[in-house]
Amino acid sequence: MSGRQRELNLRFLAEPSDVNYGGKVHGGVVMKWIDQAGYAAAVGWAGTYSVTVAVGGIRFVAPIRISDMVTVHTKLVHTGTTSMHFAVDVKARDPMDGPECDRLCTHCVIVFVALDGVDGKPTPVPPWTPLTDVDRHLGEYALKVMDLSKGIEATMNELSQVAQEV
Ligand SMILES: CC(=O)SCCNC(=O)CCNC(=O)[C@H](O)C(C)(C)COP(=O)(O)OP(=O)(O)OC[C@H]1O[C@@H](n2cnc3c(N)ncnc32)[C@H](O)[C@@H]1OP(=O)(O)O
Repeated sequence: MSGRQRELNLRFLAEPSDVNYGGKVHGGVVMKWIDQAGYAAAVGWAGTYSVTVAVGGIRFVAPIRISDMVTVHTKLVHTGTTSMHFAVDVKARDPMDGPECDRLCTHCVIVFVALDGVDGKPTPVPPWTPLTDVDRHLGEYALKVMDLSKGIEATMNELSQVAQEV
């Protein structure tokens, strides 16, 4: 049973255990939060277990401080046959301040594939149909980001083949 919802917010406080050597939240921790929020959004949309297949266009725009209130916002921007593409924004602010003080800290596109079981095969997802120009633009952006990372993957494969031949 799908709890179909296009947008999702995961909100929590950055903890001291999330800190890096410079006193800010680790990039890897931010990526874990993105994966967790993406997972909740994907299984909610698909109604089945889903796995991360790719992350693209990740940009760490501003640091997150310990004790900041963090919001990981996911928005479904494209569905393929079995894939779901989400635009993700991570924002943070001092919890004593209002929402207008939220700073954009990280953004990316993350893609999940729905499976027909935990060790299963890719399975179709309910389609998302863009209704506005902004939605269409977001979907095209997500596909462009993924095409770029697939291009990098193909180049890396070619290079490793060349390296094996020499
Ligand atoms: C819950 C978690 O966080 S899981 C932890 C991390 N993730 C994992 O362990 C997943 C490991 N990967 C896998 O198991 C496999 O690669 C799978 C199941 C995701 C996909 O298997 P594949 O054999 O590639 O399946 P297939 O070729 O049918 O592709 C499935 C979908 O993935 C999409 N896909 C595949 N590679 C990419 C890529 N590099 N970028 C974006 N989408 C991709 C395909 O376009 C397809 O989407 P569509 O059906 O909407 O057209």
